[in-house]
Amino acid sequence: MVVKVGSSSLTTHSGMIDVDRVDALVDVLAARRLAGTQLVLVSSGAIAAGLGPLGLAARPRDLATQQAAASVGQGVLVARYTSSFARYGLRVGQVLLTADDMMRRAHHANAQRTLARLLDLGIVPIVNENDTVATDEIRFGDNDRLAALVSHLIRADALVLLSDVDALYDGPPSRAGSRRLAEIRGPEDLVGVELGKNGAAVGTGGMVTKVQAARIATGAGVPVVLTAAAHAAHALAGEDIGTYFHPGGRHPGTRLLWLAHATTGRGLLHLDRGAVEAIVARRKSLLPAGVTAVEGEFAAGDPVDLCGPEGRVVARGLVNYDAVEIPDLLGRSTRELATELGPEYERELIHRDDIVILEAHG
Ligand SMILES: Nc1ncnc2c1ncn2[C@@H]1O[C@H](COP(=O)(O)OP(=O)(O)O)[C@@H](O)[C@H]1O
Ligand SMILES: N[C@@H](CCC(=O)OP(=O)(O)O)C(=O)O
Repeated sequence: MVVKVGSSSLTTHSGMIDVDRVDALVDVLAARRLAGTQLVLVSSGAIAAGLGPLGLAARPRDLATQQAAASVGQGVLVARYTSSFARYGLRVGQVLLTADDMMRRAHHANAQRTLARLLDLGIVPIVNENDTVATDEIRFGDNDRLAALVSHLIRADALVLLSDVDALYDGPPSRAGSRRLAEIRGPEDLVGVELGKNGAAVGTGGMVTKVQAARIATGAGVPVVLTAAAHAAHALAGEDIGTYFHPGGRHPGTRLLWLAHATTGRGLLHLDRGAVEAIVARRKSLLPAGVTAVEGEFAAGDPVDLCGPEGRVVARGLVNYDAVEIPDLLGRSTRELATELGPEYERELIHRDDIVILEAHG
């Protein structure tokens, strides 16, 4: 089971760890762990917990100070979890992930293997975004989505999102008359629901990112429960509390889930009509022969958008070449390139396994 807890449920208004609430959450998680459930905790709160020690009154706006606060706060946070779980004889392991780790095949496999090994060893992995190295474009931006990707990565049976609100409501919870939504079966149940920003000062995504996370997880076959951290015991016991998002049946690869939902292209490749057809309808790899132009500065391994002759983005993929190499390859067959430039130029521009079709745009 993956449990994600937000900053507002762990820290005080003055930017300190709220020891009582951390301990109360750990009481629930430890009981469940000791009863035999393997748990991964995705915990926010590094930036919020760094504010007090750095003498900052509010969440800083600039990225560098946010990263500095995260660096200070992450240590404080994990130290607290370590001693809190130790009350039950349980150990924790810190796992910091970036978007790149979810996209690049080797990192993705490493993260998967490390989490599996930690669970085998009886450790409770505590995951957060690696805030100190993540920059604007590569930030997960929100741990709700990170938790959804992790829940698919470890093939979790459930994802529990704990926040400072007890459920998803059809409008702002502070507005009189807003109703709790007990169940979400699909996108049709979200029509007309007002998804607002967060009420607290320390959280980041509000309900928007939680609903996105629920869509990613349920799309990968993982059911999601959203409720307040104070109701964690009931949620983990499977009681009818908060909002339950029913799982769908599909199990797409995690790397591609990430590529589709939580990253942006660093460049753009213009495809001719035949290449669009090959990619979208026949799910083929992209070869240089079908590309007419390249835009942007990117390196091999980066995500790039693919657009058709009308300029509409139809897919996104992880490109195998640097942007500067591509103009010389355009419109030419791989065999011709291999003969002229060497066998390493026979590789496709983007392998079919690294392409995701963007249904929303296509
Ligand atoms: N339709 C809605 N239903 C429930 N909560 C909502 C809704 N719209 C906005 N919110 C706000 O979202 C907040 C939770 O988001 P956030 O602060 O980012 O949480 P966390 O820090 O737990 O990740 C709640 O405090 C609530 O005020
Ligand atoms: N990595 C950031 C988490 C940012 C985030 O997603 O926060 P939240 O909306 O409280 O879950 C931190 O630890 O401060």
